[in-house]
Amino acid sequence: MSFPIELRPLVMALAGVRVIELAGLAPAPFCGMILADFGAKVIRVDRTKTPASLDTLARGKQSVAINLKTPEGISLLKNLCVQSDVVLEPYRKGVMEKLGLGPLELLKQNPRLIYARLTGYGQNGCFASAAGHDINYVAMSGLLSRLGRSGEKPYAPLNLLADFAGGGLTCALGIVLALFERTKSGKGQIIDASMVEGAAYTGSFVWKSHSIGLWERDRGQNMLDSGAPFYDTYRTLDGKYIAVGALEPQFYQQLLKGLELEDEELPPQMSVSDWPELRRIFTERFASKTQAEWSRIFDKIDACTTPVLSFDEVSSHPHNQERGSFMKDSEGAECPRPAPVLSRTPAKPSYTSNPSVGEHTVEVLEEYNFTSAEINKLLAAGVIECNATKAKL
Ligand SMILES: CCCCCCCCCCCC[C@H](C)C(=O)SCCNC(=O)CCNC(=O)[C@H](O)C(C)(C)COP(=O)(O)OP(=O)(O)OC[C@H]1O[C@@H](n2cnc3c(N)ncnc32)[C@H](O)[C@@H]1OP(=O)(O)O
Repeated sequence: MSFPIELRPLVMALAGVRVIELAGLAPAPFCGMILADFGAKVIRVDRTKTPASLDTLARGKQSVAINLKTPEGISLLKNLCVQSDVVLEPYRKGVMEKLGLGPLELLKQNPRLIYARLTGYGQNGCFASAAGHDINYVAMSGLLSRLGRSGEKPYAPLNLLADFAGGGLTCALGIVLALFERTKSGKGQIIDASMVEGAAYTGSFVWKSHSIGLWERDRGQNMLDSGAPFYDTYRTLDGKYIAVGALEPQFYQQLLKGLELEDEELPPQMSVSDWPELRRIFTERFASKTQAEWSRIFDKIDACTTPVLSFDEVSSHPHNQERGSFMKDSEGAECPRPAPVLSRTPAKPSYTSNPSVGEHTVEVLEEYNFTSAEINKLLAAGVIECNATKAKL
């Protein structure tokens, strides 16, 4: 049967892809959530005897609880992995090999398998086995040295750069690239996703734009790192903030227009030695009106000047509202909708609540062709846990 284009049933971009995600802290759960949002079947492997999962990025995933400190648990996980398309593991280097679940072993059994290893430091190098968190990885990437205000110590921008941009998102890109390549070669591969390298790669512009003089001065004294008064935030009369990104002369002129300042009476925009004075003038001017008053002025002109919205305000801003950029999750809490938007096969995030630990153990094992007798034996031996009933109460 053929449908007119707009009525054709939508198939999500990653429909049919099976992912085994070993439960981790933040980067791997984000990677798994992206894959699930775009249609993959993502099965999170949790520990047994865990009261609750800390995974807040679990929408659309299923949970199986397996005790990997038992030979049966290891063999069960191996079985799930080799029948899947992707394994996503977030452990310290060597943990999977110790379990006999390293990539060489699994790829031998399933040469189409894509084995993604999401770590801080990668699979080799003298830090490969060291523990760490986002701030350490951003520090090791070189980027942290560039982040922060003049005269202040380096400042990590939440745990966004390594855990999420350089970690979960970059790893998801690696997985999608490997899936795409597999359509041609029929072969899987190993992805060594280091958050240090992912963060550094995200920051390529900072390296490459040295040559155009963007980062000649110390931290916090350059055009894009809060050094320039026309690329900064300003406090308004009501204690809120405005973000100014008026770099190019034409937008800078519009900024001055909005602020009712005369260019001739000010130091030149690009006179670095005058930036403190220019900042003083802008600071004083922005402090004279509320954020809403400034927004009414700047919404109408091309000055690259916008309100700094709080989480409570973003979804009701008319622009975000028109695009539906934010959605409500299963608990009614606001969160960003998946990005980017694909015209024919957009993401469809799940609106069901996050899975509880072991909620889908039996369901998943049945799907992977385990018999009821095998499942009951594993349950009785404490190798797996099933909390499906608890989850429904
Ligand atoms: C009061 C407590 C505060 C806790 C805060 C909680 C709030 C969380 C908020 C999110 C914070 C996010 C922060 C900022 C981050 O940066 S997260 C990124 C962390 N880094 C990484 O993910 C890089 C790669 N991973 C690692 O380097 C390490 O896993 C780690 C994060 C340093 C943790 O190290 P460690 O706890 O020693 O674990 P690993 O060496 O990886 O070994 C894991 C052990 O667990 C075992 N395991 C796994 N699954 C199962 C299972 N189902 N059943 C039984 N056992 C299981 C593995 O076999 C392994 O055991 P063993 O080899 O140690 O014996």
